[in-house]
Amino acid sequence: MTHIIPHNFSIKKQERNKLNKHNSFVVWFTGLSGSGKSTLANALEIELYKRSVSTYVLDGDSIRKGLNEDLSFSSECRSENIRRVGEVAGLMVDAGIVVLASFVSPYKNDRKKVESIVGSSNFVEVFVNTDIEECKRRDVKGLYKMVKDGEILNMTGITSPYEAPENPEIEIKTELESIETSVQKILKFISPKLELKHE
Ligand SMILES: Nc1ncnc2c1ncn2[C@@H]1O[C@H](COP(=O)(O)OS(=O)(=O)O)[C@@H](OP(=O)(O)O)[C@H]1O
Ligand SMILES: Nc1ncnc2c1ncn2[C@@H]1O[C@H](COP(=O)(O)OP(=O)(O)O)[C@@H](O)[C@H]1O
Repeated sequence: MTHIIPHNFSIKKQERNKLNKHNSFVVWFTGLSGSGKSTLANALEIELYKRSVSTYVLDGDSIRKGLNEDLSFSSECRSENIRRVGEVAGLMVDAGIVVLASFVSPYKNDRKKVESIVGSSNFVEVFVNTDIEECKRRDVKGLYKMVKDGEILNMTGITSPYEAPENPEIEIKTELESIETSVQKILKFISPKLELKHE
């Protein structure tokens, strides 16, 4: 483990960004289950696709079905889940892709860790701020009913903590703004970041 010296490959992020004609970074959506993370990531990806931006969505449910199928919802496993996703996101940014990551990611320290893995300038935190009562009303996947029936323990926002971001780059209040308005707000913030600096 201690004697690992990575090879210095010639083609780096900068070259891949030039090829794609845009910068690459992570847009990290955090919020309660049902807050609107996946919906917004999907709508944002559609807009970026129209603008010929190379994107990929990393989403909690799909990652937990594959790469992280060994992890539960204990605080330790959630942290490990986010650490692994941070590493994958970092590789994808290096590969020239704009990563849209949609994870509950309830712990501040875990999100900070992702920021340090991918680099602060490559990390845009989007707090999808939806009240727990509204998430319960939406109950997109029937999980909140299952919590009520005692079938799910450790539910974020009810029996497991959610640490809200203090200084997110973007905050979305989904009860007050439409999906379209929110996407335009994110696009406005990230558009300058996408542009390559002329040499
Ligand atoms: N106990 C508990 N708490 C929160 N969420 C739960 C739980 N059990 C299952 N689910 C479902 O798993 C999705 C969240 O996975 P994440 O990988 O994003 O969670 S975490 O970041 O590791 O906390 C989450 O997806 P979203 O609804 O898209 O957020 C749920 O569908
Ligand atoms: N302004 C909004 N932004 C995002 N989602 C919204 C909004 N208003 C209502 N919704 C609805 O809330 C639900 C959010 O579900 P989802 O995107 O799966 O949340 P999450 O990924 O955070 O669990 C969807 O049914 C979506 O249509």
